[in-house]
Amino acid sequence: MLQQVNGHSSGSDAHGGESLREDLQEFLGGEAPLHQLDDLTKVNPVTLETVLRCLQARYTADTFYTNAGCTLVALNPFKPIPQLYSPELMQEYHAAPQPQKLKPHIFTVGEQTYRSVKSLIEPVNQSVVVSGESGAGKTWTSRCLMKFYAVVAASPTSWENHKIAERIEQRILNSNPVMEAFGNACTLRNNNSSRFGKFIQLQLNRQLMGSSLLVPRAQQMTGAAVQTYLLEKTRVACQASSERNFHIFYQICKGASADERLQWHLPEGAAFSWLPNPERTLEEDCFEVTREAMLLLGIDAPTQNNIFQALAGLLHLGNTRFADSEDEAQPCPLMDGAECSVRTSASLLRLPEDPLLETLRIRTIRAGRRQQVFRKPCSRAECDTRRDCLAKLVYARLFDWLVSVINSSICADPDSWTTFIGLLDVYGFESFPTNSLEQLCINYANEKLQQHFVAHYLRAQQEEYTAEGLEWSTVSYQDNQTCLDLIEGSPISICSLINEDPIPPELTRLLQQSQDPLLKVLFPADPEEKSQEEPSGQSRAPVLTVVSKFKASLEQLLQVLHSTTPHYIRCIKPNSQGRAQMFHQEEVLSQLEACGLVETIHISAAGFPIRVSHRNFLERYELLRRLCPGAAASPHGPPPDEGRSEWSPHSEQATLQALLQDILHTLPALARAPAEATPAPVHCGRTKVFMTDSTLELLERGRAQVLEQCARCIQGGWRRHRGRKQERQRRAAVLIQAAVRSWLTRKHIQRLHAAATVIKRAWQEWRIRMAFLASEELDGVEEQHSSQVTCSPSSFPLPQAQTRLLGAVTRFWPLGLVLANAAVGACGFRRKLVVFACLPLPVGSLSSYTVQTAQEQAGVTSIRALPQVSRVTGWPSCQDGSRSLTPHRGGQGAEPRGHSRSRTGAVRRAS
Ligand SMILES: Nc1ncnc2c1ncn2[C@@H]1O[C@H](COP(=O)(O)OP(=O)(O)OP(=O)(O)O)[C@@H](O)[C@H]1O
Repeated sequence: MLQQVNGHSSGSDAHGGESLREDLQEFLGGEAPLHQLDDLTKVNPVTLETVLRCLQARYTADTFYTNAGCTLVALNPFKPIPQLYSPELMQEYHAAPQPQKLKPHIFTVGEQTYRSVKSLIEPVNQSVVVSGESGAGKTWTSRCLMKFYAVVAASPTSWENHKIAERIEQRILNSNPVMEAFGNACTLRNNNSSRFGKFIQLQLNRQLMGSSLLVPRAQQMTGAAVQTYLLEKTRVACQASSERNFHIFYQICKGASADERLQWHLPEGAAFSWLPNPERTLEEDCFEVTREAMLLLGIDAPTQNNIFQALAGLLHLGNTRFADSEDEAQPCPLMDGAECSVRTSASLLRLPEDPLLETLRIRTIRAGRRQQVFRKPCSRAECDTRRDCLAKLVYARLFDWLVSVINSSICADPDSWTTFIGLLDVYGFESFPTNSLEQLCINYANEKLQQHFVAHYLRAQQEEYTAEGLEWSTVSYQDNQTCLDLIEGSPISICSLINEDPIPPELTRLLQQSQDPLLKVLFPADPEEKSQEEPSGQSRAPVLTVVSKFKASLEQLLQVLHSTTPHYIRCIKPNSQGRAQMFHQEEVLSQLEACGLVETIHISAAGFPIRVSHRNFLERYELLRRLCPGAAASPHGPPPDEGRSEWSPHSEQATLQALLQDILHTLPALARAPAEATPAPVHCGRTKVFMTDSTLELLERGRAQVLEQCARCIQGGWRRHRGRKQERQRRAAVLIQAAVRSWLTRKHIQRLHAAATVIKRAWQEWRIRMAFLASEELDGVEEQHSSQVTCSPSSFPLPQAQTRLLGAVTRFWPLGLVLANAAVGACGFRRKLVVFACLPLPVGSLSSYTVQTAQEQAGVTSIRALPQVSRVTGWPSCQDGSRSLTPHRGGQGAEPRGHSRSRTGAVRRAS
């Protein structure tokens, strides 16, 4: 059976969810299917209850993402759903023409930020603020978004660039396991709770895909930078019951090899007071994954070894226990077995043992004008605090150093990127039975972010509507400014009243004495620091407390957020047990109230999320006036230009309004469905046009339509121009060809004429000569004949054929000679036929003649057609052979060189 997950079908079995779904439908009593509402602004009426029921219906239907106006609500499924985050789905959202039309998803937010950063002519940095309480799914969401950007922001330009981008993306993804190992811990609310806040800046470059501005730009991830906020370092030395220390401590204790255990003094099964609940094994206890990721980030094996050795030193330091001192003037003694721990710790941290003990147990006080030094033994509680402080100091510096190493590995050259997408993942609201300063800071950060949301979205939007003259009934919302004033206000606030016990300077000095290469890097001997810590006169530098540092970093973060276009993802935790298919209404309700979701939906539902200045609106949509036949030619003219002095503010405003109205009047024409033809929610304010997503979509559709028409028009014009040009070229070519051909023909004909003239002349000469020769020969024959007739007329009667042959020979034999000797033409029997045709011989007597041509006689051009009188006519053969009818051999006999006459009238010529 097909199952729907977040509206996406999956092939898995859906039996589990089926009964719950039926229950819910029964409960809803035939109301509209709430789980089908992708946007909470469509819930009617928008109340906490209806919103809650809609979210519950969707959760039961395995639909975990829902739009709430400008915010995406993400319900934690608490179960793995691989198909919901598959690369194929990422590509689907990336390739969609309108991703907001697809099912709500974090990929929609990812794609929208990616497109906004990419497509605008003036790049605007984007930020995604992921908020929610601990365990709601913020880190998961940020991680998925990073993977999404890694997939979609791969460079298509070249193979090399692609490889570089892939390497950087891999490093960015590799930073997650390292930061989670050192910065996450198992808490009551979340097995993998981030104990620090982070803002990841994904740096993108901008590459034009073509020379034209219209060609989409490629946006390639060139690097990233991580900014962390307030690591909960207290956890190093103090963990609530049922909670754990940072994952990395468990990883080294469980994953170290035998050699490493020996080197780090971590025997199997050793108990450490700072390592509670070691028997609990989590999937986060994966030492190898952390090591691998560190290696890929450039932290080599010896450095890693150094880090883990220092961490082991901290664990041994935690086992250093002090007893109460009987004499206040004496330092607190160590408890049994603690000496060994101190020694091991000192050796692992490569600190001198005695100064370590002394620093932990004796406070140095400087007082008086001369800064006299007093040494005062600490109480047992103070000793514990100093020990914890030392560990926290080392761990916090180590964490900061790791972040700086990660940054140096993934951060791009400032010149190589132009825009960024920021991902903010900060710890959610926390309230424990006993809260420390860190909980105050965490909740302070959340209040600050909520205030940013209120300021950016709720207040600013409503104030803008009023200023722009829109008819708007103000929605009341919960403004947390008073809460913030209480924490950070001046002159009196919680921050100003907290006088936190700053880090004792002797601890830092002690750590500066370490011979450990890592600690030397973490605690360099800084003369400036020294002079600050030991001021000689009155001018003391203001002491930087944890709260003041945190406040400053928060201010900086908010400045960055203000300079970007923010997008909000609210993660909601459906139950505190972390179980799938369980929706606790009470718990969800309190989260919805805390983030002011209902107010957000109210404003989003009634408001105009899209605001565009008049000028930008005109620049982008003025072409839509082409769709209105009358408007394009209206007298409003072009939009006002700042440089033109003749425009008065009034006329400019009037013209602008008229132009805007022209454009807005095209909207009904753009609607495809009748439902779209209803008046579009759009309003012209004093300086901006306000509209909804659907109106923007209509306008964009119209713009695309007009651009397409323009493109077609340009294409048509270009094709016509090209056709005309090709036709001209074709005609020119034909003309040239005709001229050349006629010239060649003329030449050829001239040559033929010349040749014909030559032939004609030669032929005439030759004919005359032959006629002369023939007449001579015939004269001779006639003489013979008359003499033969005279001798024996009865014995040799001259047959009719003979008479015809003689006539033919006389008239046509020259032609026969020419044809038979032609270089090309008839040969063999056909040649004979030609000769016979030229010498019209009797057809029935072909075999009575022998035709001999020059080709048959080397070197002689002649033809002989000798009547075989003896066989055909019964003439007696001549005795001397001079009248023989057998073929004549060229060169035979005693004929003279050159022309000679034969007795048959044929001519032969020596070649
Ligand atoms: N989309 C999700 N799909 C599946 N499981 C999820 C999803 N989101 C969160 N989870 C589960 O919820 C747990 C808590 O999520 P996550 O660590 O992201 O919470 P968080 O809000 O970052 O908490 P914290 O503020 O304590 O760091 C995760 O370990 C994971 O098991």
